[in-house]
Amino acid sequence: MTFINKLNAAWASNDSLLCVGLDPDMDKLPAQFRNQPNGIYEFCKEIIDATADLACSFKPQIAYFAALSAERQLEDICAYLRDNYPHIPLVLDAKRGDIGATARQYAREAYDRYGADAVTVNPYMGFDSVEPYMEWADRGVIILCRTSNAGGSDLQFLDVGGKPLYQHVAGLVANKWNANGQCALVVGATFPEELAQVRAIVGDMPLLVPGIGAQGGDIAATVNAGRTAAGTGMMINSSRAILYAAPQAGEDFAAAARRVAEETRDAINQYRK
Ligand SMILES: O=C(O)c1cc(=O)[nH]c(=O)n1[C@@H]1O[C@H](COP(=O)(O)O)[C@@H](O)[C@H]1O
Repeated sequence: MTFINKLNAAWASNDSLLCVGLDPDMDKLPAQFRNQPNGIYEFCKEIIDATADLACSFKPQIAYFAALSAERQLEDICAYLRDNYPHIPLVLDAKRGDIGATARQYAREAYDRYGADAVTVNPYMGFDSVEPYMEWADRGVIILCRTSNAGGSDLQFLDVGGKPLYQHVAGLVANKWNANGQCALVVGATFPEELAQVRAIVGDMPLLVPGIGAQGGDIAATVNAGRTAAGTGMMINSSRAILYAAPQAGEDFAAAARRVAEETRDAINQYRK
């Protein structure tokens, strides 16, 4: 099954556009996992089990693992997801951006080593930095377009022939690079007007939309701007707000994560139709 088909199925089966981001920051983990040999894996496993029926995708961010030489735990988390929740797309957030033969190694890492269904890629070096990923025709290539951070405007808003660069990227991907139908774009929830512009350019192409939760993006504005006619089309990511949700009386961290994930999924669903 292709990434896009799997994503379509997960949107429907879990009635969810919520992507649960796995950004395990050692300083923020509950005490029982901190500085334990397999602590990152155990923490993520509990988060996954607590939220899997609420999510349309999981998105581990590779830097949180690589910085601590914890790639082995990332491998194990990816294997756990594939074995136990094979119907939920696994997006590796790596934002790779190299070219040609080197990009091919990054593609091997994402798709073969970690078994990801899709990977985030930076298009700054052009098509030959994206093309190598397309050799894996059943996987997704999620290209940065209008990122959620304020500094994204430094380049993405530059005027290129009468339109901002992010719109040029959206058109390029939709009209030229996406010949095999395996591309998606990253557009931040912090910029709903730009999200609407991108949706108008790319038709039903899936969008990875980070920026709700800890970054403060407005859910109603995000869904209204980015949904397709079918009421889908987005993986709306939240990481810290779910991973480090403050437990209420009687809850542990996983129950708190589930509560916030469910509230977020339901808040998103309110605006889908
Ligand atoms: O590609 C991404 O996932 C991404 C793109 C973007 O424009 N903004 C953005 O925040 N992200 C990632 O999405 C996650 C957001 O985390 P929270 O702000 O904790 O919800 C982090 O892993 C970021 O690296």
